[in-house]
Amino acid sequence: MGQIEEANMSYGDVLTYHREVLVSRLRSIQCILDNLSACGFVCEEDVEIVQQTATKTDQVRKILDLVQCKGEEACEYFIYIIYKVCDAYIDLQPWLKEINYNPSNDVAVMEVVNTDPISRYSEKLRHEMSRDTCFIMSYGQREETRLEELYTDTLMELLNDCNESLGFLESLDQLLGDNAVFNPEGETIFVMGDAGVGKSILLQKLQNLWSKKGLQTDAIFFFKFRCRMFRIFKDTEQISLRDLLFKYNCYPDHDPDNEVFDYILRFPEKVVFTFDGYDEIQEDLDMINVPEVVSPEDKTHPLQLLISLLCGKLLKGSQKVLTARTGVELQSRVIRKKVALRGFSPAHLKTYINLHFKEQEHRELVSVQLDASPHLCGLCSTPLFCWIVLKSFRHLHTMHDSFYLPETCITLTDIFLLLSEVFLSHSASSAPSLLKKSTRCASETFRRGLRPLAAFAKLALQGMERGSFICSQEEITECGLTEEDLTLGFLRPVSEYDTSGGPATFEFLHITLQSFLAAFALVLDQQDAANSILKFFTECSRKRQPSCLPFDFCINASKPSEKKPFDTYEHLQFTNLFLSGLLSKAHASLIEHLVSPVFLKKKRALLKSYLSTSVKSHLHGLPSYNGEEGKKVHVLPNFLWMLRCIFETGSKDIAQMTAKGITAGLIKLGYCNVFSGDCTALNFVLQHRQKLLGLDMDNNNISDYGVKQLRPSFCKMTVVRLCVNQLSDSSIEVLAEELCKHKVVEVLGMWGNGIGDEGADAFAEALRHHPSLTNLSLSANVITSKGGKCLAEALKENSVLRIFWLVQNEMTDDAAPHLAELVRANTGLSHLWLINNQFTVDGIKHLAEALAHNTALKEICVKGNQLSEEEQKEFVAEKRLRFH
Ligand SMILES: Nc1ncnc2c1ncn2[C@@H]1O[C@H](COP(=O)(O)OP(=O)(O)OP(=O)(O)O)[C@@H](O)[C@H]1O
Repeated sequence: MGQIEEANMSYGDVLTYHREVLVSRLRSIQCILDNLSACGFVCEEDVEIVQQTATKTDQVRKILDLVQCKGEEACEYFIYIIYKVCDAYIDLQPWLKEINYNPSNDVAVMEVVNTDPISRYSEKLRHEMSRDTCFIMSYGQREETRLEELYTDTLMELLNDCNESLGFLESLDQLLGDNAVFNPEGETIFVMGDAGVGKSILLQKLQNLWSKKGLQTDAIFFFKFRCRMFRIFKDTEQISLRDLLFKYNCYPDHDPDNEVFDYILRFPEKVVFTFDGYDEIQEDLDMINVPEVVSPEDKTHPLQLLISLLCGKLLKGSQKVLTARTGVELQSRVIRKKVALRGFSPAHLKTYINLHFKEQEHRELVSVQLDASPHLCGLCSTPLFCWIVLKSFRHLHTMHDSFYLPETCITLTDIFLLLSEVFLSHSASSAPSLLKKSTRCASETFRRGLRPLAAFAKLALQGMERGSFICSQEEITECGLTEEDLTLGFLRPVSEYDTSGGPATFEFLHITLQSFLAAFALVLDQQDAANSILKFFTECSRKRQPSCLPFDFCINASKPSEKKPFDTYEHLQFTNLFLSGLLSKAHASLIEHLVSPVFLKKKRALLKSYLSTSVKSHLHGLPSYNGEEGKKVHVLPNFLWMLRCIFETGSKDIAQMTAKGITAGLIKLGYCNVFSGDCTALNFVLQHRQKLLGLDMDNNNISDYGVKQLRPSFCKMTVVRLCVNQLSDSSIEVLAEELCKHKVVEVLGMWGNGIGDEGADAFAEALRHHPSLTNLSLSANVITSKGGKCLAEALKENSVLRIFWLVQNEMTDDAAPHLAELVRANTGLSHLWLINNQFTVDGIKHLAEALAHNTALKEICVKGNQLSEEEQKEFVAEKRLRFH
């Protein structure tokens, strides 16, 4: 027996023949009854008889008897229901295939209504998810922006378990797919990124796509959680998996037999989970004792449920996406694949600006202002900062006659001051005249808004001190905030933590805003001793100083209790950063309107002295080691925070002292999570450096904007290592110009960027007669034969270069004669690396011949090109041509 048509069986016979399969596999009886009765195949009495039958299997037997009595049409319709409502009858889908079922024309016109609890629940989830995710957070609950009107893709880099790049995701759709999975046993897709880079929005977009059936997945359930929620449970509180899913997402209606939960347990692969903000609970997780196995029926602490889900001890096979701040680590064995969010590329930024501003005039104005400031562009590559800058621009430009974005050296403090100014200008007392644009006076806006500002600041600081990001209505009132204040925009309500319909809870619009306001509170405070401004600095420095060597990621990952290569106290670090900014001289004229200048001076002096001392001791305590390029130090991530604070203070004295304090000839900032905005801070310090210095910033995210920011410092750099930093040709053009001007660089590492032929061309000219560059790496870029030819021709005339890496580019045999010419002519070159290009035996012949004329060249490595073992043998005589 097999195919219905071939066997020419009646549908009645099919049901008889397969009765056993049907009886054992058919669930969701109600949906069958609903449809049979809607089409008149069974009557009310029949339905009652079925429902009164004791067991499920007997109920199915009864239904089969009934439809078989009603004739062929009823029997086919019965099968058709199973065919149409495939989610509910998932167990019978293979059977339909086995009997090769195809609906006849007669039955295909009949309606089937899906009343199955599983499908209904899925629909309900989609409906609620769509409602919850269609808006993006905005100012003061006044204006709402639709997600689809503003969402812009960001750079999503795939990483392996040692955080090496595996390329980029082309679209969000691929996030759940199988590409770049480095650990098939792992259960969790780990998405990481800096504050405000768009992790939550990425999840929101994913959820929104799923709700509209726009995501390529056959998952029919999607549960979203914010990790922050798990902190509201008391230590002793215990809940079941069922409650976690249903109470904290949505409840299945009309499911008397618990079919939905049973289905989830049976088909976990049909479920997607998202957990946002793992960094916020990592501390709590470290403290709990994870049991080996958790049963889905048992009640336990919600954090244990979370861990069991992430590890696959519960609902193994379900898809989980977990987000966290960069540097927060998860055990490698749990991770299936890893994605690092890198923010907006220049093209994304352009798209985002266009989405933000409907008016061409605004688009152009903003673009011109951004183009003039690579530093601001660098900051705007972080979507949160970009959003604030553009929103503030729109608001302030509309309100005031002449508002332009600050041109030079805008700091993060400036950005958050702008946001606060916009919020405070919403308050009734400072409402502008509708008819006339007013002249902007920020200090006046802050002075008028001081009461609510101070109250929000107090609330933020209290939260920071408690380590809490949620505030209750009670705490809000205690800080003196009114209903009207809440509409200003600093806070937004959160609903998901409360299942009992109790009074609303709130959170700050973004955690960085809470950090900013907490810093404001420290500045405004005139009660406590002045040195209380340093409390978070002290707290951060108490944390263990971690290392940022790449290997630690892998090693630490297997030791959960020590798995923090970066601290998870970023919100405190941000508070310190904003404190430095608010106490800077640049903001004195504004802040002096709000707090006594005497106090301010005292606090500023304290901060300056603290920063000076800690920079000195940090630099002094760094382990140094001697390498080929002289004495090196590998600074710690905390150094980056110091640099950021120094830049915010704008203090030349501290910058000078820091520059002097770097005694090593080379500093390594590899894997330190440096982003483009940080390059301005680094440059601020390096400007004061008299001596030459090597800088190794491999494996960060500085992008072209960062290179532009570092431009003034290249004249002092002997080593420039910017491997794996999202650089394109425009960075190379900057570097090439600097190389021509200053002849000091000896080592240049640009491995793993997006450098193409234009970049290679620009570089070639700069290198033609360069007197000091001895080691150049352009490996793992996108240079084709055209670029290879330019480089080869120019380097013929360079007698200083010793080692040249062009591994893993896109060169073919077309480049070979030119490279051969280089080999022939340049007797200074000792190593040429051409691994993993596309040379064939013809190209390699050119190189082999040329080698015969250059006895000084030690080797050319051509492994991984397109030669068979047989073809390689042809070159066995030339020992310096290496294939292995
Ligand atoms: N892809 C995007 N398209 C448009 N706007 C975005 C995007 N990503 C982020 N934003 C803007 O930046 C804001 C902050 O983003 P989000 O909250 O997702 O950052 P995050 O990475 O989760 O930060 P944190 O780690 O601090 O929680 C968003 O509210 C939104 O305004």
